[in-house]
Amino acid sequence: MISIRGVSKKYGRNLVVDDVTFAAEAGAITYLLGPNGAGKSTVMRMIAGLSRPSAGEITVNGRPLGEFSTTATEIGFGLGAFARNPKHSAARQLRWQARLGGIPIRRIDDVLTQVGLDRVAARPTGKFSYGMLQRLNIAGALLSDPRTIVLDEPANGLDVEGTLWLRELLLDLAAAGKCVLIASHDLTEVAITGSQVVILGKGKVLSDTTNAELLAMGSGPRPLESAYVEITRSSLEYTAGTRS
Ligand SMILES: Nc1ncnc2c1ncn2[C@@H]1O[C@H](COP(=O)(O)OP(=O)(O)OP(=O)(O)O)[C@@H](O)[C@H]1O
Repeated sequence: MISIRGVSKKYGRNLVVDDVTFAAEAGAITYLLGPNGAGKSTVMRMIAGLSRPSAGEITVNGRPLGEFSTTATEIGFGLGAFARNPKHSAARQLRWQARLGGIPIRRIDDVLTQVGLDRVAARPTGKFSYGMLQRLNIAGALLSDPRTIVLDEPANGLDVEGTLWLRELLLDLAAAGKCVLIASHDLTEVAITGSQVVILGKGKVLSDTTNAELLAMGSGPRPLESAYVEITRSSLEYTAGTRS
């Protein structure tokens, strides 16, 4: 379980996360939604220990983040689909990650097979498509077989088969009792796999409901979208317009 209590983050004088409180429970898929710039990635980065909260506390399975010497075996992070070194193979990128996190090297073949990259394990990641890098990103998150999995927009770039695979994977992880937290813009995936939905806007929690409650708030042929649009309407930072 991830618990975030009263967490704020300031960059200079800019308060980008403002007194955020929510929990992601074990055995559930919690989605973190919100418009561009709402603070989702900043919250994810603080959970990963890549950035320190200016205020508040984050605990994972009851322990404050600061107590972990490494979170690698406790939480699996997939915070970005990128080639760490484009000359290195997928297997080498995961070996580096395993070594850094004290994770057994034998897990690498398992996760490469799990994400469907076993046949291209030796290929330089610089030659990977975006979807292949996304699969590698997810492989990294699964590497330690952690109780808690945190993913930033994991469905981006996946092909149709990959999207269906990811859905099954996430549902299986939750069914196995894992805590899954996902930042996303993809309401279709939220509708299919989400249990709890937290919506941020301008750094604040605008809504924290179950998927079913959010659906019930909406109307028309696309109730989830309509509920989301209503909740975030006054918190949009970037809206497309026309020049007069
Ligand atoms: N390192 C940084 N220094 C200064 N400001 C930052 C930094 N990182 C993020 N921000 C600002 O924090 C705010 C929240 O950004 P964040 O990336 O968390 O939003 P997001 O909800 O993930 O957006 P998106 O949906 O576009 O990915 C933005 O205004 C952004 O400009």
